[in-house]
Amino acid sequence: MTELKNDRFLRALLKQPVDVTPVWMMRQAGRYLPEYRATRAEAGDFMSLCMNPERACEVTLQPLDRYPQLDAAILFSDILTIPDAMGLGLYFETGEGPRFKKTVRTAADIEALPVLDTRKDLTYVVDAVATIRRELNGRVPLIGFTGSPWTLATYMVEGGSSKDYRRTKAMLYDQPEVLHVLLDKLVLSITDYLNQQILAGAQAVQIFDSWGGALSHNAYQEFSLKPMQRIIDGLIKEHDGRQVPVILFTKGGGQWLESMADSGATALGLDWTTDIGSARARVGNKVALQGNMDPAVLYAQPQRIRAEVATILKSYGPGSGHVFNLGHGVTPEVDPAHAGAFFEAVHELSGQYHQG
Ligand SMILES: Cc1c2[nH]c(c1CCC(=O)O)Cc1[nH]c(c(CCC(=O)O)c1C)Cc1[nH]c(c(CCC(=O)O)c1C)Cc1[nH]c(c(C)c1CCC(=O)O)C2
Repeated sequence: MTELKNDRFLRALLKQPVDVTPVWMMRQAGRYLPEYRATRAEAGDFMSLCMNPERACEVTLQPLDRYPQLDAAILFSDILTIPDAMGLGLYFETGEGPRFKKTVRTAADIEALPVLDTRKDLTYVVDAVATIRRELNGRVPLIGFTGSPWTLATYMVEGGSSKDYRRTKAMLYDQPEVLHVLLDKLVLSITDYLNQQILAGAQAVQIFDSWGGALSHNAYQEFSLKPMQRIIDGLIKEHDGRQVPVILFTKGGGQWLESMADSGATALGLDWTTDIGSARARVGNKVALQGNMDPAVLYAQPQRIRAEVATILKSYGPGSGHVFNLGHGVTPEVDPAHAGAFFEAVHELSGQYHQG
């Protein structure tokens, strides 16, 4: 295996000393970059990019080539590859987000769903991970990812994006045992999916629980956190002589950090509504933290971006255990120069918190 030249990101996740705070950005390969839009135009559409390992590798590396400060790469793919491989027929309607040709709304629909065998059913993802890892050649670590069972279930039941998760929540309250059958199939499929990404070369994994924050306190524990905990329990802990850290990101999960910290995750992703210093005090030594600048700060001028970075670094305070990121994905309208100012500010302003 090629030696890792920059391991700041992995070290921070394990709370080992670092020289500066590592930084990466959710959706760092995406529509705000002109080079991404050019490759996507050549490929035809988004899913063709994901399904072609060479193209997926090309766009994964684009932000790293533009921004030398980036301390991690993330697999270019989507969380909806799993429901697509289960036979739901994913497509993207311009301006409307993801849609499925089929939905799962009854016990019979859910019974008919397969548990996935990643190497067979999602070969293109495994191939993309292996290709990216080879082309990275040890520059920075590669992050693999999945959607959480609850988040994927909302797309499968609603048939696409939703404002209120009406049908999924009706199922949760009226037929919890039926929703649990769906979540169980997702837990098994996702555990294999992440393990195959790890075996193919992913050096850390992130679980995107994008819509966990829409649940009630009790429902979050039972229908989102528990299934994620089962996934974490089933993951390969160490590969190629290194621990494989797991980042758990529940958007809107700020009030549940204590129970999330008991899930077995290595780190928690925070959205921007939580003060990172208070979060650190609440989770103590159990987990590292990732986040958590409001993505909208990137609409402001570079000086203002720098000031927000400084505030978050100060709130986290001295010592390792912080991976800088946005609190959610970067938006397509952001000026690439502003993203650059963000990454620079993290490295330039964080050295003072890592002395001795
Ligand atoms: C809900 C969700 C999805 N996908 C994802 C989530 C969780 C988001 C979170 O909590 O941060 C996760 C995702 N989507 C993408 C990644 C790649 C990794 C990364 O760079 O972070 C990841 C981790 C690429 C993508 N996934 C998508 C794009 C844009 C594709 C394009 O139009 O080129 C990218 C770069 C498409 C996508 N895929 C999805 C949506 C809602 C969209 C946007 C549709 C639209 O705005 O038209 C489903």
